[in-house]
Amino acid sequence: MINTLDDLDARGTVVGCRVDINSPVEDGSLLDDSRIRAHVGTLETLLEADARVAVLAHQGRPGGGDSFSTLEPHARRLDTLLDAPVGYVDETHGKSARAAVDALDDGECVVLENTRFYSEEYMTLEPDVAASTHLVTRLAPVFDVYVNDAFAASHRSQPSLVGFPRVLPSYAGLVMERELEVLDDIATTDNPRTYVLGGAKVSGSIDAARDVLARDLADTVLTAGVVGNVFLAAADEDIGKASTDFIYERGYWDEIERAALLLDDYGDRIEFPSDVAVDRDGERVELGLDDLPPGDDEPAMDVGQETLDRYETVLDESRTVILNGPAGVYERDVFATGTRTLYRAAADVETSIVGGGDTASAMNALGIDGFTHVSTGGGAALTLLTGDSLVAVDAIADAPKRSAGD
Ligand SMILES: Nc1ncnc2c1ncn2[C@@H]1O[C@H](COP(=O)(O)OP(=O)(O)O)[C@@H](O)[C@H]1O
Ligand SMILES: O=C(OP(=O)(O)O)[C@H](O)COP(=O)(O)O
Repeated sequence: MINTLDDLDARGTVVGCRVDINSPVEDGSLLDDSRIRAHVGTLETLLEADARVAVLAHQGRPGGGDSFSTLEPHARRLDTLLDAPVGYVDETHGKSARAAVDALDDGECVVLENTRFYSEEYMTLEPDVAASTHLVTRLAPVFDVYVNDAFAASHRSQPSLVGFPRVLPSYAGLVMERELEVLDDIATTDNPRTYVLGGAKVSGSIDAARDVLARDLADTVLTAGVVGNVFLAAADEDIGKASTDFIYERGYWDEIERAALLLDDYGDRIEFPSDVAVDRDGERVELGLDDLPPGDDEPAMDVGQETLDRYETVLDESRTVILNGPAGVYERDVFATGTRTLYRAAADVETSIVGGGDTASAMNALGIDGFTHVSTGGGAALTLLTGDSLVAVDAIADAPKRSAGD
């Protein structure tokens, strides 16, 4: 059992509230605000209880291009979504950040700068070490309690997620509470159970696939997106120079070998694309396996129709589907076909659980709904659905309790 907001008397309390508002960003603009809206309930609950709230969050990954950016647009967006005034400070734990927290009145909120602008936050650290980072040692003294609502990042053992609970009374926010409630029950859903693994986080998807196959949680794993391309390469198909370079540039080269080992062990339960849609001078051109490789500058940006027909048949027969990641570059209309088709088929399954930042953006962009549960987290949901616990949730459970006089 972990403490939740029901256990917190927040009036006049300075709350460090970790949220996950990591969103698609291009040229400094937010492309989707669903993750920001997801935390409105938790923040409103705290602010209406007259807490003083300092919001902590990350955005993107170092080296991750446009998406590794400031939280200023997020703060502006939050200001329009919340009744209370929302400030922003362009530091995370420096003097001006701490002064901004100290200056809060009851019922006011400030967004601190992207936690990953500081290298410590992008390391995987044991909770005790995380508690000794600059972020935690500087901010913990200005917080009274810590609330973690960042379910989508709760598989990361990073300072803002596991460090504060070593030193502060800690609580799960409403998003965290709801996600744990729904996802903890997955092993009890009906078979056949299908996992659809798309998107670009290849390493996490391969880990998840191995786990769910080994534990018989998955009857079938359908692969798509970059994950599907890696499995195609693992099956010795020549996906062409452009897609191969992409995998190499992302640092996923070793994943081809890991995918091949997975195919050796569980090939009868893993499906990979039998055709792909490549970008030929901006046009969608579908190529079967016999037509591979594509031209040197023709990346595989989506799965093809034959693959979609096969995958739809599997989904039609499934009673539970767990889906993470788009099937292709859904941001471009011509390559959104795979994502649209698979998401629609998944939404028709008796129990459908989907998760991931881009997955939610794709659903919104393509106007698809009707899922049993839309998780705010991709990797976190997959971690939980493999039966593993989440480090940041374990940290809340182990946190010191607040004494009556505090
Ligand atoms: N074939 C592909 N080639 C390049 N990028 C792809 C391909 N398929 C999907 N993507 C990209 O994957 C990204 C989403 O992946 P990911 O972050 O893993 O999803 P989520 O956030 O839902 O977990 C999107 O930006 C999408 O354009
Ligand atoms: O977007 C996120 O994960 P997700 O895409 O797996 O849902 C979270 O914000 C965690 O980000 P990270 O995977 O860079 O640690």
